Amino acid sequence: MPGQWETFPDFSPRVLKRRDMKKMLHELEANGITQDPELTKFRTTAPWSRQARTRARTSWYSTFNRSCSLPGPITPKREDWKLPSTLPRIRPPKRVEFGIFHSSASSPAAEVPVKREVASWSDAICKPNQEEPPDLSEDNQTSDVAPESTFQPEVGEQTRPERRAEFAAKAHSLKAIQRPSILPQPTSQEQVPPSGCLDFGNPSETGLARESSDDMAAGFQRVSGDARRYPSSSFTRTENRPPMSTVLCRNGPQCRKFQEGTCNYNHDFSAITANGLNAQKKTLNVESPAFTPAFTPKGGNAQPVKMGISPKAATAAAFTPRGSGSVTPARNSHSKEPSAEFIPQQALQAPQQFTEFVPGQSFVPQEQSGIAGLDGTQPQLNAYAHQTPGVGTQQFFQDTSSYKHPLNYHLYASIGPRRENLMAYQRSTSDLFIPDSLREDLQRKAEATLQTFANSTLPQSVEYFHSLVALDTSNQKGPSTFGYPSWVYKATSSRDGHTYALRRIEGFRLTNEAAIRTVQSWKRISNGSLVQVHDAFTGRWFNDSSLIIVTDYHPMAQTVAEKNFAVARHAGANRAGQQIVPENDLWSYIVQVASALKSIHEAGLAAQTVIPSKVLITSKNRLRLSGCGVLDIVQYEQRKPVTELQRIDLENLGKLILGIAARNQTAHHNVPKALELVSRSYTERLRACIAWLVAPPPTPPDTQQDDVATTQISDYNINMLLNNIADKVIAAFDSTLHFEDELTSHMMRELENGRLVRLLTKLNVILGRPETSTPPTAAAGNNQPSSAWSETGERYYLKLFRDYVFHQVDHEGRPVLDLGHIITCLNKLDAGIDEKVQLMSRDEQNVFIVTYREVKRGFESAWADVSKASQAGGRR
Ligand SMILES: Nc1ncnc2c1ncn2[C@@H]1O[C@H](COP(=O)(O)OP(=O)(O)OP(=O)(O)O)[C@@H](O)[C@H]1O
Repeated sequence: MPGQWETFPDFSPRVLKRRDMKKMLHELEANGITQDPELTKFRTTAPWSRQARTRARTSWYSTFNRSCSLPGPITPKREDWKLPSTLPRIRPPKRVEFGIFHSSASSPAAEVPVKREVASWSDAICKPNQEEPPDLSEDNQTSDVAPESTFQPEVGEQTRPERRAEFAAKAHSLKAIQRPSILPQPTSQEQVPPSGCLDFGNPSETGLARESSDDMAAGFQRVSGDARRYPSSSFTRTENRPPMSTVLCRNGPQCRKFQEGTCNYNHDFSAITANGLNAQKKTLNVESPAFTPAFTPKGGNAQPVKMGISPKAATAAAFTPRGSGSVTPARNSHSKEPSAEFIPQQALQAPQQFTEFVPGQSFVPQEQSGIAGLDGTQPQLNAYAHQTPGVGTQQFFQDTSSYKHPLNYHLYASIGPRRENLMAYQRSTSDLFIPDSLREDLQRKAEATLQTFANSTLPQSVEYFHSLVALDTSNQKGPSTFGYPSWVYKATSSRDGHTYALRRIEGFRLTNEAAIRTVQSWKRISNGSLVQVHDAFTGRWFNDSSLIIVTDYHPMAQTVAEKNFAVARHAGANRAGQQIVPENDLWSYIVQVASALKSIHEAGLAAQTVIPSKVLITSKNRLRLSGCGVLDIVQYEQRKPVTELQRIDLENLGKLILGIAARNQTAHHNVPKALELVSRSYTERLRACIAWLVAPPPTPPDTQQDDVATTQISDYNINMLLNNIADKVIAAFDSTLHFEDELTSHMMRELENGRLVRLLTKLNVILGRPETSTPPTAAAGNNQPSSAWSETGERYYLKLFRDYVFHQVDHEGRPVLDLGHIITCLNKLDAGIDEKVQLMSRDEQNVFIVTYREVKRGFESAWADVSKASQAGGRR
C-alpha cells in the first residue's frame, strides 16, 4: 500500500471557500512548501475576473442544486472560492476533495495537505514525492467504465448524499479513462514539479499554457484554446475533427501567426462568398485557434505535460479579428453582462426576432457573419437610416424584411433639461412637441426665407443670384455708413440653391482691382458673431455701377437700431417707450461682439461697422456683426492704419453698449451724463467697462510718445477687454450650453415623429382594406372590406386594436383624447413588445388578450399582403 488518502470532511464544493483555500495554503507553508513556483503563482494571481467568477459560481451552483437536490438554493457569496466556469450546465458538478496524503514513507513530512480532483477536467493531482494516490493508480490500470461524456445523472432521482457517493465512485473510475487516452504521458524531459512540491493543477498556470504553445510550434494535434469553453468530454472528439489545414483560420487574413509561418489553419479566404456567407461561420468553431499562450515555450524540447482547461481562458473574450471592424458575435441575448459600446451600424437583427431589452446590452445581432467583414468590404447598414438602399417597393416605409429597427426600448426618453414635475392634468398636448414659440419662430423664418414677390421691379438676376427681395424697410436712402447709399436684398443662388443676403453699394466705381480682393481675407474669417462674407463683385444690373457683397442671410433679422432705437427714431424723441435691457443681456452683447472683434483683429482686419445699424439681432439676444468688408473695398485708397481702426472698433463697441444702456442712440455725445444714467440702472462693473471702452487713450504724435502713453495704448485692445471680462465670458458660455441643452431636448421630442407618421400611414393603408388578393369585380362589390376584418376574420383583433388606440371612451361613453396613450401604444406596437393588451369588441361581448408582438405580427402580415398585391399590380 503506497499511501493513504484521507479526505477532509467538510471540503465539499458547497463550502469550498477562499478561506478554506487559504487554510490549505497555510498548512502547506507549515510543511515547508513555500518555494514552489506554481504554488506561488497560484497564491498570488487571480486567474479570473470577479465577473467571470461570479458567473461561473452562479452557473455551477444552479447545476449543483439541480443535480444533487440540495435543500434550498445556495446563494453564491463573494468570498467563495473560484469554481471552474467550464462546467456544462447539464453536467454534474465536479468535486474537489482536499485531504492529506499519507505517503508510504514513514517520514511525517510526507503527510501534506493536498487537493485531489474527482471526475475532474484536470489531471492535476498532487504528486507528493512523484507518487500518485493509490486509488487512482489502481483505477488507471483496471477500470473500463464508460467515458465521462456518458455520465449523466438523473435529476432529482436521489438524495444528495447518495448522489455524491455515486459521483465519487464514477469519478474515480473515470480518471482511468481520461488520462491515458488523452493526455500525453510525461517523458523524461518533461518539466515536473520538484520533488515534494504540490501541483494544484491550475491549468492556466501549469499544463495548458505550456501544452498549447508547444503544440503550436510542433504542429502537434491538440485541443485548441476554444476547447476550454466546453466540457472535458469535448476532448474525446478530437479525432472527429477535420484536418487543421481545411479549417478556416478565425484570425482572418491578418493572422499574425500565418504571417510568421506558424499557423496551421487554412488561410484561403477567397472561398468566402461576396455576401460573407460561409458555412463555417454559422457556429462557433471549436477547433479554431482562438487561444494564444501568454508566453512562448522556453526551449525547443519542451513537451506538453498536462491537459486541462484554463479558467483564465474559459472566461476570455471571444475572438474578434483585428481590423475587421466586425463586432463580437453576441452570446445569449439574455445574459446580463455589461456590453461593449453601442454600435448602431451593427444593429442587425434577424427578421421577426424580438429580444428582451437588457439595459446596457448592445444591440448586437444574434447571428452575425463573423467572416464576412474580415476584409471590411461588407457594406454596413445603418439601422437608424430611414431609407434602406434597394427597397424598391417600400418607398416610404422602412424595410421590414432586411433588418429590424432596434426599438426594444422606450422612445421619447426625456433627456432634460426638465421642467418641474407636472401633474398629468397640468400637461398639455404641446408638452409632447417643441414649444409653440420656437415652432412659430422657425416657421416664420422658413416662410421669410422662401418669400418672393411676383411683380418685383428688381433685376431678374444679379450674377448668379435670382429671386431678389428687398430687405430695407425704407426706399429713401442717402449716403450713410459707407459713404454711398446701400441696399440689402435677399436672393437665391443658382449655384447651390441657398438664400443669401446681397448688400448693394449704389454708384460705386471700382478703380483698383486690389480693393475687391480684400474680400478674400473676410471670406476666411468664421465667427458665430459675424455675418459670414462669401463674395464681392461689381456690375450694372441695377442700371448703375454697383458693388455687391454676398453674405449669409439671417431671416427675420433686426438691427440693434431697429430694435432698440426704433421708437426714438420715428417719434423723434429720445428714450421714448424704450425698455431697460437687462444687464446680463448687455454683458452677453459685449461678449458676442468682442468675440467677433477678436477674430477680426487677429486676422489683421478691422470691422469698422460696430454701429447700431450694422449689428444684427438674429434671434433672442443673438448678435452678429454685418456690413464687414464693405469699407475695406469702398475706402481702399483712403484707408487708415489697421491698429487705429481696431481701436475705433473698441470705442464703437463702448458707444453701442452705452447707447443701449442709456436707451439713447446718441448718448455718446455726452459720455459723462450717459455714464451717470447707466450707473443708476446697472452695476458699477458695467459702467466701468463702458467707460473704459468709450475713452481710448489718446495717441500722441510719434515724437512725444513716452513709456506710459505707449503702455496705455498697447493695453487698449480686444484681448485686454476679454481678460477683464473673463467671468462674463464664462457666464455667456454657460448660458449658451444651457440653451443648446434645451434645444436638444426639444429636438428629442420631435425625433420620432417621422417614424410615427410612417406607422400611422401604414395602419391606415391596411385597416379595413378591401380584399387585395383578388381583383375587384362589379359583382363582388369593389369597396367591401375583406372578410378578414369581420368579426370572425383573422384580422378582427387588429381592428379592435385600432379602437383601443384611437377610439377610447370613458365610462360614460365620451371620447378620451389622450395623445400620450396613442403615442405610447404606437411606440409599443412599433417595438412589438411582449406586454399584453386587452381588446374589447364594440358590443363588449368579446375580449381578446394579445401582446403587442402579436398585433405587430398581424399588421406586418397584412402589410405584406398589400405590398405583394401592389407589386403584382405593377407587373400586370
Ligand atoms: N445678412 C442679413 N440677413 C438678413 N437681413 C439683413 C442682413 N443684413 C441686413 N439685413 C436687414 O436689411 C435691412 C437693411 O439693412 P441695412 O444694413 O441697410 O440697415 P439700415 O438701417 O438700412 O442701414 P443704413 O442706413 O446704413 O443703410 C435691415 O432690416 C436688416 O435687418
